[in-house]
Amino acid sequence: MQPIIEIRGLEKTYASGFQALKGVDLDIRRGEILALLGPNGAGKTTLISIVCGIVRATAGRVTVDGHDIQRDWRAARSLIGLVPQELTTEAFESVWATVSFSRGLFGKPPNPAVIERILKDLSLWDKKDTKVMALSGGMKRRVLIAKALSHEPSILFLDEPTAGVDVELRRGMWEMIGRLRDSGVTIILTTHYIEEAEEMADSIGVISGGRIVLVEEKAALMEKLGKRLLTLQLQAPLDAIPAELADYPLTLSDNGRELVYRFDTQQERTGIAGLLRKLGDHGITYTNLHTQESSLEEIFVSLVRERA
Ligand SMILES: Nc1ncnc2c1ncn2[C@@H]1O[C@H](COP(=O)(O)OP(=O)(O)OP(=O)(O)O)[C@@H](O)[C@H]1O
Repeated sequence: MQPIIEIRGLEKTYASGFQALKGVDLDIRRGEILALLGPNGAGKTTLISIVCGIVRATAGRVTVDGHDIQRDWRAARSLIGLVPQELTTEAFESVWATVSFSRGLFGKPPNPAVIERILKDLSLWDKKDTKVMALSGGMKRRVLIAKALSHEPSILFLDEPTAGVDVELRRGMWEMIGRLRDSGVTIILTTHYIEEAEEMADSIGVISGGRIVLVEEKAALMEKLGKRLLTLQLQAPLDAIPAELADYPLTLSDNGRELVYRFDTQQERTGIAGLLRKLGDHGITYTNLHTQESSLEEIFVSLVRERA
């Protein structure tokens, strides 16, 4: 199936001379949740802003469901909803008015039934007559999402949707975003919370220094780059790792009681059997052993560090 968004050779140099994007190629599949991860200043917001028509690219090409974002910007833009990072809303308007107005901006005829459904989905229905300024931060954020959905886009961009949102509300937002995806909306979100990407995303894109470092299905990424740790609780503490075991990537805990072996999940032969045999040969006995997989966070940190 043709990707819903195709990005080719995208570059952006700001007026200051700073090159924020250095040739980005990215395909976004229809109906998926793609999480864009990257350190501060990596270019996430710049990338989103270009696709949404807010910032102009210096070079490259973007199509949204086949529509070129420059030549055919109106059609491209009408397919997209954007939830920006900053909380900016018309404070003096009611929730109903501000969301209805957003729909009108896209030239769509009024449709109270659509607005009602969106507000109900976002648990804002009982606040429909409340002025936006009287809402809590979390509710204001949901109003922004309602505005972005008001013209029934098939693609939703969320720039750090849960920044500064408490843990409980964050869970609620994740569920809501999951429901949106189930209804067929393609979702691209940026986040600093790796846990958020781990929980929700179908694919993970990592951007660093204006370049896409990697895009991969989450499950494949965890499988491919994940490392496993085997921890052995030693019967008697060691002062140092014996020289005969120097070939193995082992670390010894400070108290000498834990020996940790790191291995790739990809490798067919993990070498564990050999290691355990060698330990036995050297009279090193253990009382317990367990394995543990690395989290997406560890994978991400090592990726960004590697390419820095
Ligand atoms: N209007 C601008 N003029 C000059 N430089 C800019 C402008 N906007 C962004 N930049 C620079 O471009 C780089 C990328 O910024 P961008 O906001 O895209 O990063 P980001 O990945 O979204 O970061 P964050 O996670 O902090 O939101 C940064 O170094 C930023 O300072």
